[in-house]
Amino acid sequence: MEFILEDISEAEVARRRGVYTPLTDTVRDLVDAVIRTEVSEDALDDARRRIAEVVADLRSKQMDGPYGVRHTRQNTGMAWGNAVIGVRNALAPPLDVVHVDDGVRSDFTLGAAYEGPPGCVHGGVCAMLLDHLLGNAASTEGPCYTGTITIRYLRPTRLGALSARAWVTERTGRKLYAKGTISDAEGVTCEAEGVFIVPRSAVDTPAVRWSQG
Ligand SMILES: CCCCCCCCCCCCCCCC(=O)SCCNC(=O)CCNC(=O)[C@H](O)C(C)(C)COP(=O)(O)OP(=O)(O)OC[C@H]1O[C@@H](n2cnc3c(N)ncnc32)[C@H](O)[C@@H]1OP(=O)(O)O
Repeated sequence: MEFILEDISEAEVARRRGVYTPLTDTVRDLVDAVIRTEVSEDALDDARRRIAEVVADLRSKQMDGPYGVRHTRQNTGMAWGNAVIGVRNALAPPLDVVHVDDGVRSDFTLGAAYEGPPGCVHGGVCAMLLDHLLGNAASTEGPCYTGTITIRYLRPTRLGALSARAWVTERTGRKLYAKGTISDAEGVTCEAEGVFIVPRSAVDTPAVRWSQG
């Protein structure tokens, strides 16, 4: 597992983000539209044909494997394929992670694509978002990996506007303990705690401002 250096300026990162974000947003909109559309079956077939043409265009030139986790010389993270924050990943909500005094936080909206129980967020999605946020809070001095995470679902998390936060509670050598929550307007819906480990092999990897993903 290697992090990839993208030898480009911060201005170029911003320019590329500006190019990909609208494309990814449109694909995300497509996913929501496919879930919720009620058009005729003929219209569906026509849509499928046109989407397949676009897919073929995009595949006419593409990288061999996944995007990878890239960073610039200034250590700005470009985890653009990431399942939670990826600028090029329409499956990511995406979370915009902000560093605050005691850790990280994020405000986001989850729509139809994240449904589990009726009208509510899939528990695995809550776990994924919390895993990322706790890991991000723990990664201030270098990348760390989830060792163990536990989620407690206090009540259903309704689809819609949500916020989440995470913070480190303790550090012992390469192990960082973190906690976090997801909340709706009425308060906390689920909480997590976990241990995140700076792997032996990554001790020398520079800290990257992952939240800029
Ligand atoms: C991160 C990459 C994506 C980046 C994306 C970009 C965005 C970046 C934002 C950052 C946010 C990331 C947030 C997402 C984070 C994931 O999703 S990471 C993916 C899920 N996790 C994994 O795949 C980890 C797989 N496991 C491993 O690679 C290795 O087992 C580990 C966890 C790195 C540990 O390996 P190691 O460095 O050889 O550790 P080792 O020396 O055996 O043990 C060190 C200590 O940790 C303890 N420990 C070891 N394993 C565990 C465990 N599973 N549970 C509890 N304790 C453990 C040991 O008991 C030991 O404790 P002490 O004896 O010192 O008290």
